Amino acid sequence: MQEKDHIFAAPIDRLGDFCFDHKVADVFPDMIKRSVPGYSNIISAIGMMTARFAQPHTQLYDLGCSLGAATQEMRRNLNQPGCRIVAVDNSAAMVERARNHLAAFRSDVEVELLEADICDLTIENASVVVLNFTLQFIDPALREVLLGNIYAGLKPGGVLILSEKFVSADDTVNELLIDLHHDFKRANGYSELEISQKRTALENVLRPDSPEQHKARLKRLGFAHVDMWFQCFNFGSMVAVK
Ligand SMILES: Nc1ncnc2c1ncn2[C@@H]1O[C@H](C[S@+](CC[C@H]([NH3+])C(=O)[O-])CC(=O)[O-])[C@@H](O)[C@H]1O
Ligand SMILES: O=C(O)C(=O)Cc1ccccc1
Repeated sequence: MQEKDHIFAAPIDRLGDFCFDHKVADVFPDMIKRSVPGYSNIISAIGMMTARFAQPHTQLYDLGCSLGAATQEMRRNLNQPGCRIVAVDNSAAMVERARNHLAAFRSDVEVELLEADICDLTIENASVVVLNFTLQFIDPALREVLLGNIYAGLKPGGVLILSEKFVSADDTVNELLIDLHHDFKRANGYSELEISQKRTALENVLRPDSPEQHKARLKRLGFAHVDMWFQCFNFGSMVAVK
């Protein structure tokens, strides 16, 4: 049964930083669907890009996999021999539930599910790497090194799909996009209190970059082709090909 997200519904006295504990893991499908505009379209497109970019006898990575939604879509669309998927998350609660979730589907594709920090991971022989709303939670000082490791582990022609919450470089547009995102949350049944408490809890934890910062960094690291392929309000997804 799918549980509904009420995590921030009642007033919280000492509101701490947002973390991916068992309470969040239990309601995660509902939380992400009601909080991230375009999430299900992005998951579908990850499957479509897997079909196009997977190379035979390579690895596909889902970094910050949560319950494995992107992993499942990659697995369903994989059409090359000798591939395996490496799905990684550093939340024990997420990995435990991802294991059950992925076991519910029948598939011939091998999935290695790891409880680990993606900053400590060696990426090798990769044709597809997915960072679906994960880089935004990584310490900004470590982002370039992580993306450099991904670039080094990708084969020529390999792809990175990078989905993120963005900050706009234009203050007025930035405010507009944040307001529109809050409208989206209201329309999905979140109260003012839920919206404001979660916003506070995320402040020190989710630090968004601008699309321009992302593009410049990916280009600097050597990616040959970089662009946004989807954006809705302050959420979107970029594609970077080696
Ligand atoms: N250093 C880290 N190492 C490993 N995992 C991490 C790290 N930091 C955060 N995470 C993990 O990154 C995930 C981010 S959620 C991804 C959704 C998923 N991709 C989806 O397609 O459904 C996005 C969101 O909640 O907005 C969480 O599961 C964290 O535990
Ligand atoms: O809810 C938000 O404001 C977000 O930015 C998206 C999100 C979704 C799930 C966990 C953390 C953040």
